[in-house]
Amino acid sequence: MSRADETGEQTDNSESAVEPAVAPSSAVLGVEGLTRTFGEVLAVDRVSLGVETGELRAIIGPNGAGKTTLFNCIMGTLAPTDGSVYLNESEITDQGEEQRPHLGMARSFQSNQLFADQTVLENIRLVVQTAQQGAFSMDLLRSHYDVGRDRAIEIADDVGLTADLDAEAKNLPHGEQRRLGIAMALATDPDVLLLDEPTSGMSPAATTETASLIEEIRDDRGLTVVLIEHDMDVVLSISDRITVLNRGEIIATDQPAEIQENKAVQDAYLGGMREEI
Ligand SMILES: Nc1ncnc2c1ncn2[C@@H]1O[C@H](COP(=O)(O)OP(=O)(O)OP(=O)(O)O)[C@@H](O)[C@H]1O
Repeated sequence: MSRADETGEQTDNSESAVEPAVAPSSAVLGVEGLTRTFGEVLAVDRVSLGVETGELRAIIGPNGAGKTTLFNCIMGTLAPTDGSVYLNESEITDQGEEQRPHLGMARSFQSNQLFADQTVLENIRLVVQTAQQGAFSMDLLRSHYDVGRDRAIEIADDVGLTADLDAEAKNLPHGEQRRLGIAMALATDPDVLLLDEPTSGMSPAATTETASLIEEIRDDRGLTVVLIEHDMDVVLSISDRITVLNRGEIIATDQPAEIQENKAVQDAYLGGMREEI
């Protein structure tokens, strides 16, 4: 199948939603005609998008719009029913989820994926070591404590966890556990970082801190970040572009100010609110 045509990204046909032309070579992550069904349910419907190197892209949409399903198909957690995923211009659709970190794609580790009884430093170090050695083995937990240690300390510093290096993961507050999850994703040295609701369950202060952290990570590393996020203040403040899904389809991809003004987006959210009432 051909490489995703970035100018063909699905957008609302009206008003401001037309995405500027992007040279295909500048897209680090490409999705082309991606569809996923669950029985009769069409969760993601022919979605195409191209995320540029260094871009911070948010994917938003009302409940049930297909965000998580799209994310899971990009990350390889779910196989698409149809369509393709490209990373650095190579098709990776058929590569398993466990392969993606080696190819340059990482997803933030969830709380239940942390090594609860290990320290912050050890959690990050284990991922650094695994990334360097190619595979996880229980031996990692028993020996080689110095492998990747310096790199892990640097990453902990990048995400503001230096003071917690010796704390056991299970004893960290929720916000710090999410940071540790981001740190562990960074430990694979990705080109593209996927974040699934990075501020969910956080206090307003922790939400603001996490939003700043995501921006800093992008700025410092030139990393490409794709996130699903429900907090609109976060989305509007940190995104370069926002892709809006509704009923499995992209209805707009544009810069934050234009998305706020977009009639199709307003209608999609109002429709969702009406259904909730
Ligand atoms: N494993 C599954 N089996 C059956 N249907 C599913 C499954 N996962 C998702 N769906 C359906 O696919 C559609 C899209 O769901 P998805 O979770 O991707 O949406 P979302 O935008 O992430 O929603 P939310 O914001 O509520 O998390 C919904 O109709 C959902 O019920």
